[in-house]
Amino acid sequence: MSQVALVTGAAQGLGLSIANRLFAAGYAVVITDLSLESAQAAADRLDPSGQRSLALQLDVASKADFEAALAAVLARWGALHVAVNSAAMTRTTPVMQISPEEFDQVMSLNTRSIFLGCQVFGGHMAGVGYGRIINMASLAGQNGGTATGAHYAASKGAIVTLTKIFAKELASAGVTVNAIAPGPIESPAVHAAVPPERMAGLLANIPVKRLGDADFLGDLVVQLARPEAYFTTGATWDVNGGLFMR
Ligand SMILES: NC(=O)c1ccc[n+]([C@@H]2O[C@H](COP(=O)([O-])OP(=O)(O)OC[C@H]3O[C@@H](n4cnc5c(N)ncnc54)[C@H](O)[C@@H]3O)[C@@H](O)[C@H]2O)c1
Ligand SMILES: CC(C)C1=CC=C(C(=O)O)[C@@H](O)[C@H]1O
Repeated sequence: MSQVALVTGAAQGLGLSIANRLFAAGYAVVITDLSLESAQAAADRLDPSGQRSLALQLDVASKADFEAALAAVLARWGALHVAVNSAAMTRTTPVMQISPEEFDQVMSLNTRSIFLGCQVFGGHMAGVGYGRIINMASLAGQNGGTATGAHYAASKGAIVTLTKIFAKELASAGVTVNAIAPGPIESPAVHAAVPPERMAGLLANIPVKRLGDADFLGDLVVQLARPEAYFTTGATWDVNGGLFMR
């Protein structure tokens, strides 16, 4: 039987690219997103037969949705080997103008969703003695960049810390937990944030002078998801064209 991988926020963008690469690598892929229709449309394009895919509604703000998604995956395939926590929201409000409500909204969606994904999926994986969790952080969380919002950056920095905490907690149970921290990747989100007339300026600031490649991120997820990747855990993998170096 194929191993089973679930991706949150997989109806579009990087989550979709990651789901595509996992599918190409032979996984049965669970495409989840806020709306079932968009998740189903993505799954239908990926796997018209539906034999190796499942679309589910999963609002990452809801612990009940995580639990229901896990139950649905176990009912269909009896296992969940890989979870990719990719869903997030971006806000670009300048830091001095962010309201308490907006701060809470971004933090709770972006950071609490990682906490919930690691707790619910990681708890199941620890119970069966195997699992791979990959959390989408960001360059913004590494360098404190504010182009995408201070609350966004802080929420992504917290993901790096949560990744270490869950990695320590779950390591002896055979579950690894890693994060990926991308800089600007060729994706709808970057083009939405950067109009064509500002793209040259963005590229000029990137040491390698190009956007990152979404399929490469997907292939990195595939590598981290392998059983052989048991020795990397608690790590944050920078993929940022040289915009931040440790
Ligand atoms: N695009 C980039 O260059 C870039 C760079 C660094 C980090 N990231 C991170 O990569 C991940 C994916 O980014 P993207 O650019 O593909 O974003 P995107 O906005 O294109 O896609 C996000 C997806 O998450 C879904 N989503 C939003 N709220 C949700 C919720 N409450 N529950 C479930 N799903 C929800 C959306 O419907 C959408 O399908 C995010 O964590 C983002 O922070 C992206
Ligand atoms: C718009 C561009 C500068 C950008 C888009 C998305 C990001 C993210 O973290 O989601 C940022 O890192 C940033 O590179």
